[in-house]
Amino acid sequence: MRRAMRTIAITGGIGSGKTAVTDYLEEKGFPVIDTDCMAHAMTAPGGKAIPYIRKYFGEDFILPDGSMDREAIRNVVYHNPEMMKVLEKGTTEVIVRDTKAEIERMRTLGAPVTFVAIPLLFESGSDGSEYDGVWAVTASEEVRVKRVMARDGLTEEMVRRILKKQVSDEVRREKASELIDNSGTLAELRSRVDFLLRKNHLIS
Ligand SMILES: CC(C)(COP(=O)(O)OP(=O)(O)OC[C@H]1O[C@@H](n2cnc3c(N)ncnc32)[C@H](O)[C@@H]1O)[C@@H](O)C(=O)NCCC(=O)NCCS
Ligand SMILES: Nc1ncnc2c1ncn2[C@@H]1O[C@H](COP(=O)(O)OP(=O)(O)OP(=O)(O)O)[C@@H](O)[C@H]1O
Repeated sequence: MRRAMRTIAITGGIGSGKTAVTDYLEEKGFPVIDTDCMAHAMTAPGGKAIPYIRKYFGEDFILPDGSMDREAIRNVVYHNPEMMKVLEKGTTEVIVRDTKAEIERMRTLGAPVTFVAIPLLFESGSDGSEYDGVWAVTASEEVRVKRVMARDGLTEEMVRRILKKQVSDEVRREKASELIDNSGTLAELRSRVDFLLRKNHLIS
């Protein structure tokens, strides 16, 4: 008899290292559904959220190449909670639906486990119980702010504004089934992931 597919969510705050974890899992051959990628794809040129952005935000929020102007949107939604709700209605809700469909597709393909990267799992009101496990990536705010400023060229003020919209690592620690501390080196991060894969009998 074929065993049921397990689903493991990977969550964590901005700049915690979710992508570093999922890149490593993919390198090891595990399937990963990345909701951040979905969010970026749907707001890229020709993306399925573009008509919605055009309708509810206006032409000024679309770049000449047809993609969503992320900087312009960021400057609105992180200052205006109502507009954040409007954005989320046209993006996050679609992502939640598409993620469910993608999980079902992996199930029919017979995958033993599928990892699902969901930055805003706990923020979206879920307690994670729809997944067989939730692995939360953590690192101090200071470390995360520095990493995101270096990666994206955002100001410290903007990174802290984004951080304030997310749950704290205390909440993640309480709700997750496993923690992946990423305050150290990438080698240390990988060895923690290996440990969890072994613990969950996903590698020998
Ligand atoms: C607000 C937007 C335009 C900012 O774009 P930007 O390029 O600056 O950031 P990016 O998408 O790469 O995300 C960076 C970090 O911000 C976090 N973040 C994204 N949206 C939110 C939000 N609504 N509240 C808090 N944090 C958020 C992400 O978790 C990530 O850690 C963009 O994040 C967006 O379209 N958000 C709404 C849809 C979405 O991404 N939902 C995620 C579903 S899991
Ligand atoms: N252990 C580490 N040591 C040094 N740099 C790291 C480490 N882990 C991640 N980074 C770097 O920090 C930045 C943030 O990491 P990453 O993109 O994996 O985080 P994320 O959680 O996916 O971020 P976001 O939520 O913003 O999408 C990246 O530039 C990454 O290369």
